[in-house]
Amino acid sequence: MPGVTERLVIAIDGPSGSGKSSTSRGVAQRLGLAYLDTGAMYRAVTWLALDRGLDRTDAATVAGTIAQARLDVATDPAAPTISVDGTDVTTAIRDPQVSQAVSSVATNLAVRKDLIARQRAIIAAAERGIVVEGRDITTVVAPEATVRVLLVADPAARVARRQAELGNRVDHDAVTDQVIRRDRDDSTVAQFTDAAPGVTVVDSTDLTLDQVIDVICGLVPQHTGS
Ligand SMILES: Nc1ncnc2c1ncn2[C@@H]1O[C@H](COP(=O)(O)OP(=O)(O)O)[C@@H](O)[C@H]1O
Ligand SMILES: Nc1ccn([C@H]2C[C@H](O)[C@@H](COP(=O)(O)OP(=O)(O)O)O2)c(=O)n1
Repeated sequence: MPGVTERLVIAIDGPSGSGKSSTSRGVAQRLGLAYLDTGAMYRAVTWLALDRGLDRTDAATVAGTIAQARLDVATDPAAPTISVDGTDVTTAIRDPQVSQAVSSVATNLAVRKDLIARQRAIIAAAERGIVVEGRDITTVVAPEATVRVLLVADPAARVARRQAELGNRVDHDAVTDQVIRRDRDDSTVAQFTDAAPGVTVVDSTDLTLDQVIDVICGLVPQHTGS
């Protein structure tokens, strides 16, 4: 296809807590690539819907409001940030209220269409290549990516990792909801429970973060690992 360059695009999908964000940042830093957390984009527009007090069952109003919003996404893996209409929401999007509400916005198909177009524009602008993580990157956003990975881990490991990350701020039931219920809701609009043809499954349950980064870097054609 004309215009396609040799830029390296690495697509990583997987359920909550499988290690997508930490692994993707590590791979991007090691290979000198940009990094895009598409989940942060869904979280940022959810933050906007909550901030505006929108009725999230009113899909058209939610999508219309989000379509008008400016999203600025910094793709430096050492300092990924995201702003909505000039407000830096990098920290706010990790609040439990956003985690609890995000699936209701991410399952809005008009919102998905909008964000997928923005994600493709960010990928196209990444001159040195990019690592992109989410739920539908290997299948919908960038199925042509050079490396396509489905990162998985046992549910118990994923809940334990998230609990360790959130500490006592969030009780075990809420963490389980954030991981297991959210995956169930999210999987109604994105297929990330089984690998699509050509997608490599990497199971991080018994691997350290460095080991997972090694495995994914090893999938890059002609990469020496150094
Ligand atoms: N291979 C691994 N082994 C142990 N803990 C991990 C591993 N990968 C990631 N983690 C930890 O698990 C938690 C969730 O990881 P994260 O990258 O946010 O997952 P995701 O983006 O898939 O939800 C983080 O605290 C992270 O440090
Ligand atoms: N490409 C994507 C990325 C995320 N989402 C949805 C699914 C998740 O519930 C939210 C937030 O994603 P995020 O990757 O931050 O989720 P984690 O908390 O890391 O598990 O967005 C999506 O539907 N499609």
